[in-house]
Amino acid sequence: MADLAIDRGFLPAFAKLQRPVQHAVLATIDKFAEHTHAGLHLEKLTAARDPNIRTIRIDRFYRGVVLALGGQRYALLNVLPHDDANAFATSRLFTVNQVLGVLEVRDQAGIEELTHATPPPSATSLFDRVSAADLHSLGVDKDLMPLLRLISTDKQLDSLAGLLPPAQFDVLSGLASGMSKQEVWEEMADRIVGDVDPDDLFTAAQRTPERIAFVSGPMELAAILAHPFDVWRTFLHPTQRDVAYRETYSGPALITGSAGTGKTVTGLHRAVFLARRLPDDGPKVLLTTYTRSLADALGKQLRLLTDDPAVLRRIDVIGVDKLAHQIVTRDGTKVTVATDTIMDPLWEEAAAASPAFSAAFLKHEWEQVILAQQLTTADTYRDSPRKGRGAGLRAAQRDQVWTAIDGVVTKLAKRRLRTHTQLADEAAAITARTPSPYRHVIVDEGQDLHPAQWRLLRALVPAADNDLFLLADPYQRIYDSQVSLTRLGIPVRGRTRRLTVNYRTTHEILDLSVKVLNTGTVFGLDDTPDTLVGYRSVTRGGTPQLTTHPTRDDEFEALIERVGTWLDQGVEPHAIGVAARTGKLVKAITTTLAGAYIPVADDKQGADGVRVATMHGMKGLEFRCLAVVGLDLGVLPAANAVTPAADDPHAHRQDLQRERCLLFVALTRARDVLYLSHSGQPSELLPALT
Ligand SMILES: Nc1ncnc2c1ncn2[C@@H]1O[C@H](COP(=O)(O)OP(=O)(O)OP(=O)(O)O)[C@@H](O)[C@H]1O
Repeated sequence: MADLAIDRGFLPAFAKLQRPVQHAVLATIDKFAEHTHAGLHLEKLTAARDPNIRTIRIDRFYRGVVLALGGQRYALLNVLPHDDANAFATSRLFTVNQVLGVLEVRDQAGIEELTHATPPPSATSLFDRVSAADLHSLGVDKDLMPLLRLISTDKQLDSLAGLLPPAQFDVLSGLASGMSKQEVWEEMADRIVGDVDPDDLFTAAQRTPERIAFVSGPMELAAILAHPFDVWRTFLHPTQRDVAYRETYSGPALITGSAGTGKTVTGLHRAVFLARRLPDDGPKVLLTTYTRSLADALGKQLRLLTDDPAVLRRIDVIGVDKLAHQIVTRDGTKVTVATDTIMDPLWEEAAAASPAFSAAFLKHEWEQVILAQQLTTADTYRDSPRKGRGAGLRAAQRDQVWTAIDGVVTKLAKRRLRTHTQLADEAAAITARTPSPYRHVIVDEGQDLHPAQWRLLRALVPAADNDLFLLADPYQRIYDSQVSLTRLGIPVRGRTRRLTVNYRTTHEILDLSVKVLNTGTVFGLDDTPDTLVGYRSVTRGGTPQLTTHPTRDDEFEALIERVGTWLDQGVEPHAIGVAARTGKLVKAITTTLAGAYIPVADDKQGADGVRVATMHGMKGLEFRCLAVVGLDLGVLPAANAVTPAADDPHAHRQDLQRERCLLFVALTRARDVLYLSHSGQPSELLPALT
C-alpha cells in the first residue's frame, strides 16, 4: 500500500474543480492507497526538471501531479487540465533546504526565464551588503546567487515571490526589509537542523508540516479536502505549529504578532491540542475573547477545525463579559448591566457638576485607575499611581475627581446596576473561593482586556504548566487598558513568542496599514517594547484605492457603485465589509446601501449580507473586499476621543495613537481589496498612497 501525503497547493487546486472531477480525484486517491505504484500508471515526463515528479490520470481531461518521496510514498501536488498539468510538472523542482532541512519547491522554469530577462544591474543589488556565504548560511541556494545579484528593487524582489521556495523568499524579504543577518538567523534558529541529506525527500517532507501533510488514509484526506479553502486547519507556519503544539509551557505564555499573523488560528489549534489530552469528566479548556461576537466567530472556527464531539465537549468558548455575568448570576443573583447608554449620561452629569473634568476623563479615570487597582477609598486613590493617564493631579484635584466618580458609583449601586468591569471583579472574587471548572485558559485579543478581566482569568486556573495561553497585539489596542501582566500575577517572561507572517492581507494593503501606525515605541502586555521588524505578508495584490469626493452624498454614491461592482464580480455579500469611524456614519451607510437594494447584514434579524460596522466593531473580523469610508478631517481622529493638546499633551499623544491603532485595525481587516474614501478634507491620519 502506498503512503499518501498532500501538498498545501493541492487544496486550492481541488477547490477549483467541478464536482464530477472532484469525485474522480477522490476515486484516484482511493486506488492510490490500495495499489503499489506499479498498478497506478504514474508517468514520468522526459522534459521534467525534477526526476521525482510524475503525473497520473484523473479522467479524460485532468491529470494529477505527484511527487515520489522514495519507497512507496507519494505527495499529491496538483490537479489540472492535461496540458497545464504537464507544464506544471515540467517546471517545478523540489529540493531540500540546506539549513532547515525542509522540502522546498521552486518554479525552476520561471526562475530561468527571469534570470535571462532581467537586465544587468544599473544600481546596486538589494543583497550587496550580504555575502554569498552568508546568504547560503541562511539557506539560500547557491545557484540563485546570479539572479539575486540582478535584484535591485523591492518590486523585482516581489516578482520572485511565486517562484522561489517560501523559506528562501522569507529570508530575502527579511533582509530587504532591513533585518540584519543575525535577526533573520534568530527567527530561524529554532528550526535549524544539522546533517541535512539533500536526497532524502521523505525526511525533508516530514520536517515540512507547513507544506506537506501526511494522512493516515483516504478518510483523513477526504476530511481535509472537505474544507479546501481553510488551509489553516492543516498547514501551519513552523512558528505557529511550534507555538500551538508545544508539549509544555511552564506557566503563562504570551504569543504576540500583528494583524493577520494567525494568532487566532494558533489559539484554536492549541485549544484542540490541550483538549485532546484532558479526561472527559474533568476540568476543561476555556477559550475566551473580548466580545460576544468574536466568541461566536471563534466557536465557528473551532467547529471547522474539529468535529470530534469529545474534544468539543471539553472546550468552552465564551466572551469574557458573558463569562463574568454567568459566574456572578450562577447562584440566582439578578444582575442588570449598565451599558454605555446608561453610563454616558451619568458621566455627563458628573462632569457638569465638576467642570474642571470632562465626562471622558472621569470615565477613564474610574476604569483605568480606580477599578484597575481596586481602589475603594478616597485615601487610597490619593496615593495611587496613575500610569499612562497623562498630566498629574494635585491632592485637591484628586479629591474632586473622587467625589465626582463616587457620585456616579453611588447612583449605579442605588439602581442595582453594574458595569461589565465591575462584574468581572465580582466574578474574580467568587472564582477565587470556588473550585474552577477550567484547567487551561486561552485568551484571544488580549491587548484590550481590563485588569479586572485579567484577575478573573487568572483566578480561573491554578498556576501550573500550560495554565494560560495569551494572544495579543499591542498595535491593535483600541481601548484604554494599560496592563502589566506581571503585576496581575501572570508572569510570561521567557515564554513569549512573536508571529511575523501575515496570512490575511496583501503586501500592498499591509504596507499602507503599517504606515498609518507611524509609531514610536509600543509596549506589550509583558512591559517590553514591541516591534514590527520582519512583519510581512505572503500574498500580493492590487494597490489600495483612495477616492476623494466633494460631498458625503457623492461619497455614498461611489460606495454603492463600488460595493455593487464587487457583488457583480461574484464576491459574496458576507465577504464584503464597510467600516466607518462613527455609529452615525454606520447608520447612514446602512440606510444608503439598503436603499440601493444591497443586502446588509443584521445580526438581530439574523440577516446575512454586507457587514457595515464601526472600526471598533471590525476588530477580529476579515473580508475579501473592504471599504473604509468617511475618512475626513474632523471625523478621524474623532474629536470627542482626543484630549486637546493644550489640556494635556501626554494624553493627547496617547489618544491620537489609539486612533491610529483603530485605523490600523480597520485597514488590516481587508484580505484582497481595500477601498478608502473621504469627502472634503482628508483625515490627517491617512498616509499618502503612492
Ligand atoms: N498557516 C496558515 N495558513 C493559511 N492561512 C492562515 C494560516 N494562519 C492564518 N491564516 C489565515 O490568516 C488570516 C488571519 O489569521 P488570524 O485571524 O488567526 O490572525 P490574527 O493574528 O488573529 O489576526 P488579527 O489580530 O488581525 O485579528 C485568517 O484568514 C486565517 O485563516
